[in-house]
Amino acid sequence: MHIVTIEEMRELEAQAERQHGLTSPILMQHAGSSAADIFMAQLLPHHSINDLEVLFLIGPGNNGGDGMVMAEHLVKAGALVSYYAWKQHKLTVRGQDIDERHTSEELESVLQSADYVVDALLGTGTSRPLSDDMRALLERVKREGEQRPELRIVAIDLPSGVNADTGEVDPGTLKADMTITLACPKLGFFFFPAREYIGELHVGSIGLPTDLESHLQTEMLNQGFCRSYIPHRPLNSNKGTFGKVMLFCGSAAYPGSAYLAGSASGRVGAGLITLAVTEKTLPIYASSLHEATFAILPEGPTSELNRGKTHERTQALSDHLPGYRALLMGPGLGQSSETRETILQVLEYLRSEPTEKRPHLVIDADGLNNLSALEHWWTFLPEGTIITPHPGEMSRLCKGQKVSGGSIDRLALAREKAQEWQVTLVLKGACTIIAHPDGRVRLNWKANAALATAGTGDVLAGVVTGFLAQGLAPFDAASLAVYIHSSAGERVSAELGNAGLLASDLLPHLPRVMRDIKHNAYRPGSDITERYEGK
Ligand SMILES: NC(=O)C1=CN([C@@H]2O[C@H](COP(=O)(O)OP(=O)(O)OC[C@H]3O[C@@H](n4cnc5c(N)ncnc54)[C@H](O)[C@@H]3O)[C@@H](O)[C@H]2O)[C@@H](O)CC1
Ligand SMILES: [K+]
Repeated sequence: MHIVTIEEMRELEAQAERQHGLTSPILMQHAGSSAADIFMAQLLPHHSINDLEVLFLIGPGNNGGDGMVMAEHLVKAGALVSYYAWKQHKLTVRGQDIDERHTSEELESVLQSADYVVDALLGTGTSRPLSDDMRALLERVKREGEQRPELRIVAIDLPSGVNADTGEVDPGTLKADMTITLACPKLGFFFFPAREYIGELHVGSIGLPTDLESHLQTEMLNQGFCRSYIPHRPLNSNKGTFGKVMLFCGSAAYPGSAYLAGSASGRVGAGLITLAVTEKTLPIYASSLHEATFAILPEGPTSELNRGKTHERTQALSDHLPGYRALLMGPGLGQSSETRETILQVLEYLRSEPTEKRPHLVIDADGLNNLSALEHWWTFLPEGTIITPHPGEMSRLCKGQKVSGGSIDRLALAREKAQEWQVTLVLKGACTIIAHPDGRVRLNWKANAALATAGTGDVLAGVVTGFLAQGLAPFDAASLAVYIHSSAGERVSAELGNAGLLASDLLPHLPRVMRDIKHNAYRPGSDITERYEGK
C-alpha cells in the first residue's frame, strides 16, 4: 500500500479525473460510502447501528463533503445522526434543522448523548492553524471524552489539524480512536506527534484505479505485502533448503546479542545457525544455544606485537563462510582496534568473492560503530549490504549529523543515505524506515514503546539475517523482518502491556506471527492496514 504526500494525493485525484473521468463528487461518493462501511464493520461488540447516536462535525471543504456522504449512509442504516456544519454554525438533529438561537444548548445535549463523534472538519486542505472557534468546538468534544471514556472519536481522512506531510499537530487537534483515511495513508501519520493522534488506522477506498499509483516510491508494510514474501516451505526439504546463517557477534562482555540474534534467525526458519566464537566464549554459547554449531576462531591479539593474529581470525572465519547464505556482523563485538581490523578484513574478503559465492551481509550495532570511525566507511562494503542503525548509530554514521527531530527529514535522510551509501538501510525507531539504494522506501506503521529495550535490535538483526538466508532479496528481507519483529512485539504487549518486555520474549512469537500471517489469521491489535475495497 502506498503512502502519499498531500501533493501526490492531489496529483492522483487530478489524474483520476483526467484519465478516467472520476470527478471530485464521484470520488467523494466512494469515500463517504467506504468510510461508512468501515465504520459499521468496526462497531464495538455492544453497539448496534440501529439507534447509535453519531454526531458529525462538518467542515467547509471536501473533507466535510465526505462526512456528509458518510452520514447519509449511516442514516439509511438506522443510526441516529446529527451534524454540525461549522462554517454556517448550523446544527441538524436527526433530520431537523435547529433554530440558530438554540444551537449551543442543542449541540451540548447532542454531544452529551453521542456514542460517536465523527471529525470531518478538515483534511488535506488544511492551510492555516485551526481557528479559535474550531479549537473551542474540538476542546468541548475532548472534555466530553474525558468525562465519558466510552465516547469514540472517528477522524475522516485525518484528525483535523494534523499536517499530513510533516506530522505536526495543531494544539486544538482531537486524538482519534480511529482514523479512516482515504485512498492512501498520508506520510505525516508516520511521524510524531501525529502518530499519537491517529488511533487505529483504516484505509478506505475512493475508487482510484490502482495503476495510477504505480510511480509512487513510498510504501507501507502490511499483512498483504508480508504474506507474499514469507518463504515457502516445501515438504521435500532439508536444513540446507532454508539457508545457513553465520553470526560474527558477541564477546565475553556482551554474550547476549549473539544468543538473541542467532535464536531469532532460527525462529524465522533459517536452516542452520553457526556462531563464530573463541575458545573463551564457546562455553557461554554452548550452554545457551544448543541448536547452534560453532566456528572456533583464535583469540584476538593481546598486543601490537602479535597483530598478525587478526589475519588468523579473519582467515578462520572466511574458511568457514563458503556455503553460508547470510552473515550478521556486529552485535556485541565491542570496539577494540583489533575488532575493527578484523571487520575490515572480513569486508575485504567478501568484496573479493563473487556475489553468488559469498554470504549476504547484515551489519548492526558495533559493526556500525566500528565503521563509523572511518572516513568514507561505506566504500568498504560489499554490494547488497544491509545496515540496521538506531538513531544514535545513524548519527555516528553521518558523522554527528542530527538524524531525529523534524520528522520528514528522517525519511528524506534515510532515502538520501541509502542512495549515497548504496545499502539497504533500516533506520530503526517508532515507525521504522527501510530504504532501498534505488530510492524506494517502506515504512512500518507499528510503533510500540515495549520494544524500546535492550536486545530487541539484536533480535531484529537476527530476523533480517534469517530471511536473507532463506533467499529473500535484501530490501524484502529487511522489510519482512521489521514487520514480523514489530508484530511479535505487539503480541507480547497484548499480554504484558507496553513495559517489561524482554527481548527474548519476542523469540517464540516470531514463528507464530509468521504462521498466522500466512494463513490470514493474524489480527493486529492496533491497526487494520489493508485498503478496504468494499464488501
Ligand atoms: N478532491 C478530491 O477529489 C477528494 C477529496 N477528498 C477529501 O477532501 C479532503 C481535501 O479537501 P479540500 O481540499 O477541500 O480540503 P479540506 O476539506 O481539508 O478543507 C479545505 C477548506 O478548509 C478551509 N481551511 C483550511 N484550513 C483551515 C483552518 N485551519 N481552519 C478553518 N478552515 C480552514 C479552506 O479555506 C478550505 O475552504 C481530503 O482530506 C479528503 O477528505 C475525498 O473526498 C476524495 C476525493
Ligand atoms: K478530518
